[in-house]
Amino acid sequence: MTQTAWNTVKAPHEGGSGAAFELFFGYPDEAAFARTVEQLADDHVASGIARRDRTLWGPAAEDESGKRLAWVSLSETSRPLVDEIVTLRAELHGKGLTRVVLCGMGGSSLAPEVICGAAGVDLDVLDSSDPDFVRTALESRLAETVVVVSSKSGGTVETDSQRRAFEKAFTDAGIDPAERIVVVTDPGSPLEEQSRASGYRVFLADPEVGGRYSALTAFGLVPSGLAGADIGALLDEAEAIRPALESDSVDNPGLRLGGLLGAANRAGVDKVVLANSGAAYAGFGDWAEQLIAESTGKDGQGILPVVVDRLDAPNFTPSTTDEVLATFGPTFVFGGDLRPASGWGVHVDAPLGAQMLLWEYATAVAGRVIGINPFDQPDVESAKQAARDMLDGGGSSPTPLFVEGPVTVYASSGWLPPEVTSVAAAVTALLADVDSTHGYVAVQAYLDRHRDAELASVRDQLAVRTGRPVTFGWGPRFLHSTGQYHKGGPATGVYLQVTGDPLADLAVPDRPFTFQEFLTAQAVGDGQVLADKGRPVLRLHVSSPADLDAVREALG
Ligand SMILES: O=P(O)(O)OC[C@H]1O[C@H](O)[C@H](O)[C@@H](O)[C@@H]1O
Repeated sequence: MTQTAWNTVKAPHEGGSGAAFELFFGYPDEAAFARTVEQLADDHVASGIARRDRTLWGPAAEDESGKRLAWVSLSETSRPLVDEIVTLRAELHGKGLTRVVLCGMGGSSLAPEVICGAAGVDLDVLDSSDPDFVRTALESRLAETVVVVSSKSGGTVETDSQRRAFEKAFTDAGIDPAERIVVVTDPGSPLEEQSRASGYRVFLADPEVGGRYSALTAFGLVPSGLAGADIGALLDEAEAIRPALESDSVDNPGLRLGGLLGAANRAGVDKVVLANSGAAYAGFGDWAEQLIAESTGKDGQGILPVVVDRLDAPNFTPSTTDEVLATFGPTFVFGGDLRPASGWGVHVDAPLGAQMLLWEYATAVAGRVIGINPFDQPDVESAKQAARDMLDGGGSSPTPLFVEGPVTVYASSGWLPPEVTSVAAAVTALLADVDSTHGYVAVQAYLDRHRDAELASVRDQLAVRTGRPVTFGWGPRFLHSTGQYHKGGPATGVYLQVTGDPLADLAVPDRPFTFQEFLTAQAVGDGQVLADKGRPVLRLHVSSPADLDAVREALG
């Protein structure tokens, strides 16, 4: 096992001060790490990010970075929102509206999910086009429900479909949607226009912040504040770490974390396994996953986040030599038997607002070290286009290879031997394609992530079976997160899609497709884009949610 040197940088935890943070860095090659961080400090990268210097990622990135850096000062600029949101919450509570549903994808829902989880307040996140999932959200406590519809672009089809479904449900129940729908969007988006015409309450976000950096904008704050999280404290936590993040010093935690991820990546360690070590904000891994995957996974390069649910989950313990191990939370766990096999590791303990700003800085810094533009997502659109083509009847419907019991099997061409006629053998053939030094498996389940939650245990099963990094994403949620990396990052993955017939389909009001048709188009469309890029794709389709056991058995 590679020897790891550990070193720390910290502002002490004193009486719960928002400024507190503590980071441990582990690296096998101290000289390479130190050189990277010194160079970043010498190049004034930290102060450059703080003053929104668009040139830090090279000329090709300047157009995008020039309009994507306002996140650096949100702890200050978002402050006026706090009172407005708190007042609206009181108003809604006064009317008995105590359940908050959030319709939104990717950067428009992942931050509020973590913030509310950390605060212990309820927020129903609807980030799916699965008809059973949508129906459940529509049918629970409608009389007490306020719906936040969040979309930066205002054009995301999932969010638009969810909005339509809620408008219909309210109208059918004799409720005026204008009393229940709150919108968060960018100025001038089609959603702003429609919402104003419908009389909805609209919060406009800062358009110079990209979706995955928008945790501390109206996108993070409106749903979280309406649900009851202390959003003022969140901004305080971010504000307290700002001076450290803006200093051109080798002790800057953002330069060190970003430098570590970048230096490891340049040394061929291109995955980061994220685990909670006792933090109250359990969903942080999913938020950081989008930030890192969409920011770095492009041009055939990038860092693949692998989110695990416990410290003894395979991929974390034991780990592989192409993984950085990262923990967030109060407990430092490395040492003894628990060491990164690659030698690269990091532990970050800080309050949630500080963690968020720190990882945003670090991701932008890692982008510079790796040599990519951390603010665009060039491959996300291809899957959306393929789904639109399918819905318009322009995409070809795939032909199944064979059916075994409740499972219908589809595969992209060129990798599955023709003699394979069982689900288990098809899975074995897919896994045989995983490269033993850099390969990974991505499981992508287009199902109801609450009802079918147990399926996520196949991540561990496959990690044990292959000894390789395994990610698990719920479709279409992951399309707005790791989807960019899978299509734009290194071609080292194999892809296992799981789809299924719903208990009942649901119409998308005033659109020519149903939720299930849309979900299927998304799975088939993304599978097609992956296949066109030469990635092996296997799709297992079950005829009912009750038959998912057959899939779990085949993967075990
Ligand atoms: O907020 P929206 O415009 O609806 O976008 C939601 C998501 O859409 C795309 O998938 C982008 O790649 C994500 O970065 C974004 O968070």
